[in-house]
Amino acid sequence: MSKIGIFYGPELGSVEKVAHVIEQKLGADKVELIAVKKADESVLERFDKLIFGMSTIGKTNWDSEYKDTDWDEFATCFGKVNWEGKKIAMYCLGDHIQYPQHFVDALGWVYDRLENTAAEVVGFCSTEGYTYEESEGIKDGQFLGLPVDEDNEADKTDVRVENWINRLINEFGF
Ligand SMILES: Cc1cc2nc3c(=O)[nH]c(=O)nc-3n(C[C@H](O)[C@H](O)[C@H](O)COP(=O)(O)O)c2cc1C
Repeated sequence: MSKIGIFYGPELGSVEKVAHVIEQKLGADKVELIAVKKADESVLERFDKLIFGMSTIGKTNWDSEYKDTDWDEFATCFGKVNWEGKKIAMYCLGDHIQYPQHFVDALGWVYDRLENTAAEVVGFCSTEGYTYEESEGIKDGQFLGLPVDEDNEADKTDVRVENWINRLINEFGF
């Protein structure tokens, strides 16, 4: 069975932490963790099953100190990839207390860049159990991936990831 590529960024914070939680739940032998900062289209091409992990650093709140360019840069290679037959699931870190009007917006940002490719995005999530006001990460009433709030609801991360992975096992077909 081919491995699942977990592409995550930025490094060292909560996005990386959750990448390791997913790795542990899927089994270290079944996944390969890749920091998007060190990846390009040739690395993407190696996988048919991919998990993309990101955080939301809202554009209106950007500060040069915090500005996260990992995904901005990485997404520029999306146009060079043959997405045929590839399935992608996304998870996104956010903070629903500080940023209730932009909760996990990055899900929508990455989805927009995949929408016109042949990739199939899987792993959507019900909004049930989340508190927020608005999110660009929602389409047709569902989150486009798994929202995780390590800033305020770290105690829920494990169960959220576990439930999501159980659904992904069907959607990814392994
Ligand atoms: C400057 C800044 C802006 C942020 N903007 C948002 C936002 O618009 N929406 C949101 O859901 N979370 C926002 N967050 C919260 C982060 O997404 C959250 O803390 C996340 O866990 C960070 O992941 P990391 O530790 O891997 O960088 C922001 C955080 C910072 C520091």
